[in-house]
Amino acid sequence: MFMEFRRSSLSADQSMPGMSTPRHSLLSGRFKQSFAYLTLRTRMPGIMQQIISHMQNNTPELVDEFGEDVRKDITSIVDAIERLKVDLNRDRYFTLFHGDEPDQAKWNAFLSELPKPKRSYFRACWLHAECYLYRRIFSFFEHSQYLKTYDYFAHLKQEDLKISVPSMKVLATATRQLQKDWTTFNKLMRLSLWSNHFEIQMNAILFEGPKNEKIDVLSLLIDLDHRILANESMLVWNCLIKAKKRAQKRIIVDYVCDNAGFELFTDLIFIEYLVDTGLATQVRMHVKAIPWYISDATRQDIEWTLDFLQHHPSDILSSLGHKFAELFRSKLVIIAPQTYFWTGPQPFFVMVDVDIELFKLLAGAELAIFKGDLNYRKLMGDYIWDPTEEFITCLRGFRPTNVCAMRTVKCEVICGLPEGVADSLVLSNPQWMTSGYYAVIQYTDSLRCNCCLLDQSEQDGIACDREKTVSCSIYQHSRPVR
Ligand SMILES: O=P(O)(O)OC[C@H]1O[C@](O)(CO)[C@@H](O)[C@@H]1O
Repeated sequence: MFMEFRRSSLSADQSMPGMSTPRHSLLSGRFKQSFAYLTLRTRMPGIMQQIISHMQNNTPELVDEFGEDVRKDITSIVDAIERLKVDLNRDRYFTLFHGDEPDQAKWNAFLSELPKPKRSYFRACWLHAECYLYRRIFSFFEHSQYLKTYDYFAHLKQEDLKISVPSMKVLATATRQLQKDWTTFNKLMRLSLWSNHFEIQMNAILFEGPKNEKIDVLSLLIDLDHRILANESMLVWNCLIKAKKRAQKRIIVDYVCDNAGFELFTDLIFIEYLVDTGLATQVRMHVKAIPWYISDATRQDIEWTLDFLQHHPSDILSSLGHKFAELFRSKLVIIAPQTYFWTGPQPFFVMVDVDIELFKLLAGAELAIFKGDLNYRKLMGDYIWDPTEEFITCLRGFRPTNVCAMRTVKCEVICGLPEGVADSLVLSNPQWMTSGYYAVIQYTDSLRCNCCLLDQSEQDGIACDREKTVSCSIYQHSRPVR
């Protein structure tokens, strides 16, 4: 049990070496030359201040909606966020959750097991500190009377979609009646990849150039290929095509979403293509259960996006909105069952222990696509691998199904690069890992159950069911048996 609001024994600035994160370490605010330090020192306090300002500026609207009493909620939320800023600034210890958060038991078990030297904001693994902050902020709302489900980031996500209308019209036009072939698949994958360039607002700019809607806007994305440092998109295509060739009845793709707004729109276009072409018989979209990392998509964001598109005055956007809505109605696309694992602090290689139901769900899919930088950090364990280390190794056995990661590079975690690439990028552009300028698309096959690892002749008579994949997966197993 932690002492609430106690300061860790040394102040943040005394305890941190002025260095970048050494190889083979967890990312952490301990390292002053890291993006983790910058985030905890300046970005997170800025985000918290933005929430405070948003609540204060929107008080009249909230009073209109909930009545005068909501002012008490706003005051106590603002006070709590102010206190959290101080705790962060002073590098205090994380504290247990005491409300009725649905994921409270799991969070508290996790926090209780952290060794004391890794339990304060700047000494902890960055992933733990950052997730804890986002989770703590939402708990202030959960404890309120009127704002229990209020999404204080919704206006940013909605604004991002609204300012992207010109780009969305161009893309909606360019993505009708597409061929089912590798070239088209690859273009749509790139579209979804580059929409992850930055969370809020900037990505749309890329597509606003062409005034003539007949221009093949998707081909413009090929110009960015030199920025994809590892590109295994062909393996992703092969994985789905092979399933199709086997005449598999169910080809499920789990799509672990990242941001709402324009990124979600491009994801929906890619997903529409997957189901329209039969490359997937169903896509399950995984979204966050609570407001997360500013722009991460929630169920409400998907619903709002469909509604926004369906009621848009532009014919092309409204008919696309109706098309998307039909995909959901017919269950070709669904929102996956809610889980708090995606808003937990854990890396994915512990999913099998922490959320076996989710692991089993993924094991029933043909492919899981993980979008964005945060998912990538969780796939990699927020760890500085050797940049040439194989993707499959860094997953540490997390291969419930065939796994694809697509992200623009926004933090110092990376793997799977050819020899020498990282070294020369450091020289040419020291900020290369945090700019979002570069990207990776990486893939590895699932870890099959033991019976699948046997020779063909030995497999006779053994029923290979997918459930078995779970019970026999060796999740710490870091090298594949192909
Ligand atoms: O939306 P994405 O791609 O997950 O990016 C969010 C990530 O980027 C950062 O802002 C920088 O790495 C982190 O805070 C976070 O992990």
